[in-house]
Amino acid sequence: MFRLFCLTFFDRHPMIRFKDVSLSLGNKQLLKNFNLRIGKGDKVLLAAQSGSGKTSLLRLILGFTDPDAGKILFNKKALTPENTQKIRRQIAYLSQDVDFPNGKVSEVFQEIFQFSANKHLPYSETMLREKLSAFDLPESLLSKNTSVISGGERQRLGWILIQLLDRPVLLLDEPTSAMDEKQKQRFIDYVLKTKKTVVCVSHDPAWQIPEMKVITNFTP
Ligand SMILES: Nc1ncnc2c1ncn2[C@@H]1O[C@H](COP(=O)(O)OP(=O)(O)OP(=O)(O)O)[C@@H](O)[C@H]1O
Repeated sequence: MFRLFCLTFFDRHPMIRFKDVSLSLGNKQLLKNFNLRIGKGDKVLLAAQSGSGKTSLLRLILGFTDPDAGKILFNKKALTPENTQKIRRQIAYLSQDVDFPNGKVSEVFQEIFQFSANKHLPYSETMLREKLSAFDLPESLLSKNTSVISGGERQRLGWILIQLLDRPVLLLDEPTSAMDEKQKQRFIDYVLKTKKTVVCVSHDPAWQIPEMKVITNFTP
């Protein structure tokens, strides 16, 4: 009975919450008194039209952009300059162009797992090799520079990275745009199976499935 009460009580608090958020960029009002509650484990699809502010909404969650009005709360705490760093450590962000730092793939991955935020995670080149094979990527990719790999390879490498980082929240910006149908379906299946909280931006109808809470408009 007590447990039931706790679950019901805590379920009322979303993991990520937009509370009356307004945002303008340039001369364009993107969000106006926008409210959204994203619960732990929810799968949200941002499918509003191009230029409506989907990427900007992800950037608000990461604290890269500040709202003009309103608040963004993460586990009930409003985002502030003091806590954004800590909050970002709970988020894996796959940006639209999956911009890896410049360098050899093997070295870039090595470096990422030496950051203080990631040092505690198990990582080895053997693990990376196993992932490459599971994702139909050749081992020769390890010695290539990140600046010369193809868009599809880049997206799959990004997908490998977010799996290895194992963070509770995934923010995905057009994560499957350069994948073939088989890879795309595998990615969607992974998102549906994971217990993580996922906010995904995509125009692709393949993402418009009942398990996703679809948002097509940010202004009232
Ligand atoms: N720093 C900025 N300064 C001025 N305008 C900006 C800035 N960043 C984004 N914008 C504009 O804000 C609007 C929303 O951009 P955003 O990238 O969030 O849209 P989007 O919905 O993700 O678009 P798309 O689906 O085409 O990727 C666009 O018109 C964009 O040009």
